[in-house]
Amino acid sequence: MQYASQSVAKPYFIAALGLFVVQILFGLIMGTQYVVGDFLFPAIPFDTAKMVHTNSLIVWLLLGFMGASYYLVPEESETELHSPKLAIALFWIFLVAVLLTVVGYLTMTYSTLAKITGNEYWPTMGRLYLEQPTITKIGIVVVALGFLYNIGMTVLKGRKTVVSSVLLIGLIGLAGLFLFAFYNPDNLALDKYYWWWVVHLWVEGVWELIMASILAFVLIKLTGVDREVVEKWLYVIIAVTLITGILGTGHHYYWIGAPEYWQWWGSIFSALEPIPFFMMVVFAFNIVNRRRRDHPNQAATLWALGTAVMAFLGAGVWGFMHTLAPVNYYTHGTQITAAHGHLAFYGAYVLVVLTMISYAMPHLRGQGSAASNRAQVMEMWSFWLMTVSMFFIVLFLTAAGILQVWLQRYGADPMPFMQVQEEVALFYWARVLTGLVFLTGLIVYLASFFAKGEPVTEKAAAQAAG
Ligand code: HEM
Ligand code: HEM
Ligand SMILES: [Fe+2]
Repeated sequence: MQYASQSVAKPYFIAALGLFVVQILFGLIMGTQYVVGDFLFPAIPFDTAKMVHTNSLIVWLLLGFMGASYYLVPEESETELHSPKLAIALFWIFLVAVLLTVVGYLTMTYSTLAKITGNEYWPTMGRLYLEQPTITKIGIVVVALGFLYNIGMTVLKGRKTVVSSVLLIGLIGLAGLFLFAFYNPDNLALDKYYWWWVVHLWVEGVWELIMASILAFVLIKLTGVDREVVEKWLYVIIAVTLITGILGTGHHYYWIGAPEYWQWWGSIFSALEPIPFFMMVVFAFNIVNRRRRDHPNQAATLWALGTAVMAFLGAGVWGFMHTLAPVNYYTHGTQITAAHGHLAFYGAYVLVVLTMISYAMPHLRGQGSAASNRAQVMEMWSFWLMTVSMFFIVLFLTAAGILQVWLQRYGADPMPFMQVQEEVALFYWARVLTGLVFLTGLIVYLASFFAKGEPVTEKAAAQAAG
């Protein structure tokens, strides 16, 4: 570790991984409820499980982004973090708020939670991904402001790089767009219209900047390729991201009561959104091929390349599949949506956070540049177990989705929703079983941190590469 204050990243990463486990357990509970309707009823109803699954996903990714920033920014800025104490204090505030919220979700009905947290005075609850009580949301804003202040001051006092600037723009966008979570108009069309400013403009806008800058940072470190090369890529990637992603929001405006022209604007611009994801694939492989050194952390290289490829598949290919208005007319809100949501979130954001953790953890744990050979082999196993099982989960959901559209929405004699669900139950069974493989991969990942053995050194890596 080059700067002592980078160590604040460690609790963020550990908490992120803890919530990742929670997320997957609740995914498995829901997956089981899909096929055994009263599984764990009434203790954990489906809607509660879904809330815990999606909210813990978002929160652990945010913890991951914050940890990544605290690790990356001092090194890029060539200076200690402005205030390590603030970073640690915000960590605990955030963690306690999150845990209290999850306990609230699990121990009372949602309406009770809304009541005791005063939702009636400032109603913001009840919308997918934004279910948090209003006071939790306020807490998130406070933590975000303190975080941005800390990171911003560090960037300002140190060396300015393109990587840290892109990251900072992404983080400011993330915090700024979250403010739309506080705007909850009674008119359902307006509500949905602005809801997407958080949900879509996050994952297909500002989060992509965060992803690109983290990838750029890790790739520079792993390969020793000149910064100038990486920066040129970054400029083009973020420009194309914003040009396509902002108007691409229109692909959510087709059927919510927004003006009809969105069917054109949404289709055209969102159809171009795969381009920046494709560029990230070319970028990542290009940089790795030009490498000037063989870094001892081979596992981190695998995670980085995997991120680019899986993000392109999940967001680019599976996104494109249903983004044109005439297609979306049939597929809207089916299992095809869920298939895409899983592969895109996993490929882009789960993997980019794991890339950063894989790169940073050996430094944070005092092992030098890399963990032991054995630990890295376990990490690579976990990469393949999780990635292949997620891909299969997505294939099953896609198959279920295609059948669903066919039976329920196409043709002269459409079947009722629940009857169709029974027709596709086999795929839901397959999802649960494959989900267990995913969980196994996650356990292997966590176990890799406890693997014994001598860390791989720079010298050993260079010798092994010849
Ligand atoms: C890192 C891995 C995962 C990610 C990123 C993820 C992400 C998501 C997201 C974003 C949603 C909301 C989708 C929507 O409303 O369209 C969701 C819902 C869901 N997830 Fe996951 N998930 C993961 C793993 C799993 C696993 C392993 C399972 C079970 C085997 C699972 C089962 C479910 C179920 C059943 C739903 C609810 C779908 C519905 O409402 O019909 N997820 N997940
Ligand atoms: C990493 C980036 C992305 C992530 C994490 C992501 C995630 C998601 C999620 C979770 C949903 C479900 C939202 C809901 O209704 O609850 C969704 C919907 C959608 N996404 Fe993405 N997405 C990404 C990129 C893209 C891209 C690049 C495209 C187009 C090329 C796209 C096209 C769509 C469309 C058309 C829908 C609406 C589906 C419907 O009508 O039901 N997404 N996305
Ligand atoms: Fe979108």
